[in-house]
Formats: sequence, C-alpha cells, structure tokens
Amino acid sequence: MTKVKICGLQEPEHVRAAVAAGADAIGFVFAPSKRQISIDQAKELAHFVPEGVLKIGVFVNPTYEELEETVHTVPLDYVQFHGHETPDYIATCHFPSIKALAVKSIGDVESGSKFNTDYLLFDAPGTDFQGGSGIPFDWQLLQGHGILENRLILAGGLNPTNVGEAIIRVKPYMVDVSSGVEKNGRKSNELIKAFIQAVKDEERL
Ligand SMILES: O=C(O)c1ccccc1NCC(=O)[C@H](O)[C@H](O)COP(=O)(O)O
Repeated sequence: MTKVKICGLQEPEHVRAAVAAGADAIGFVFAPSKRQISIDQAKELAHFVPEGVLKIGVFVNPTYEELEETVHTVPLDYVQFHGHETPDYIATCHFPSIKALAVKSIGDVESGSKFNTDYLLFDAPGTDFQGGSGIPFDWQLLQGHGILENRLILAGGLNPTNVGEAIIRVKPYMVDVSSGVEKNGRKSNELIKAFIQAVKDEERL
C-alpha cells in the first residue's frame, strides 16, 4: 500500500489521530513556519508515536549541529531537507534522509538523481522554496519516472479528494500532506482520517 506521511503536526491529539488512522510517518517542522515546533515540543509529541511509525524532521538549510541535536533528542528517524542543501552537504551529514525538490519543470525532477538520499520528495514550488503551500503541481512531470518509484514521495496540495487520482497517476512510494488535512489553519482529526481512508480505498480498487 502507498505509505502516508502526515506533516506539520503540533498537538498530541492530532498525532494520536494520525497514528490511530494508520499513518506510516509523522512530520515535525523545525523550519520557520506557522507549523514550526521546538525540539522540546517534538520530544513530547514523540511519546505518542509508536515503534514502526516514522518520525521525520523537516528542516530548511540546517546546520549540522542543529540536525545532530534534534535527531538525537526527539529522536528522529529521518531528516527532510527542504531548502537549498547541496548533495555534498547532505552526504556529509550521514543521517537517513529525504531531499525535497520544488517541481516547475522536468529538469527539477531529473535533478533528483544528484542526491544520494533514501527518498526524494517532490513538492509544489513556492516563492522561495519552502513547503506546506497547499498547492498541487503538474503531476504529469513525474509520470514515467518509474526508476524513482521506490524512493518517490509525492507532496503539494494533496487532500482527501485528490489523493486517489494522484496515486493512480504518479504511483508514489509515499504521499505527504499538510494543508489538505487542516481546517481554519489547524489540523483536523476528521480530515486526517479521511485522507488516510482515501489512500486505503484507492488500494482496494
Ligand atoms: O509545512 C510547512 O509549513 C513547511 C515549512 C517549511 C518547509 C517545509 C514545510 N513543509 C514540508 C512538508 O513536508 C509538507 O507536508 C509539504 O510541503 C506539503 O505541504 P501541503 O502542500 O501543505 O500539503
């Protein structure tokens, strides 16, 4: 089944809801964002994440010291690089990792081959590439990139209504959502449940 990452969680009730609904991964945003949390908050939230559900930290251009402290304190399973980090920088960090790339053209998709990370997350472009925009990009740009299949995480504007079609068209290893499971700027237990159910329903068809 396509794996699911619920990103930008800030409150215990939403972590619990995501885990109960069957999320495979939980994302904590440490980068400047309306969803940013501190290392101590993430450590508290991590108590609600059982073994087997991945804890992924989202960073934008972090220092090695910041990564090391966060990975060990929370603790995290993966580091998600969401800024302008170079392949060399990521390689020297030696953490299990995900590189996020903003997709405007086929060249952006192809640039993924430069990164020796565990996964590549393809997201919508922002103004200065950050994440959590809630805007989808042209999935057509990812079609036919089967070589990425087991490393491909699809993000950007997914929601309970469009995730089924996204899975059919892109066949990602994992789907990632943040805005699409929020109501009035806050995560919604109902939408988290609906999103994960929509992924499961797609697999049953
Ligand atoms: O979510 C944020 O606020 C954020 C801020 C800065 C860098 C990355 C951020 N999010 C990373 C994610 O993995 C999001 O889930 C991904 O961009 C998809 O977001 P959305 O389009 O809102 O579903």
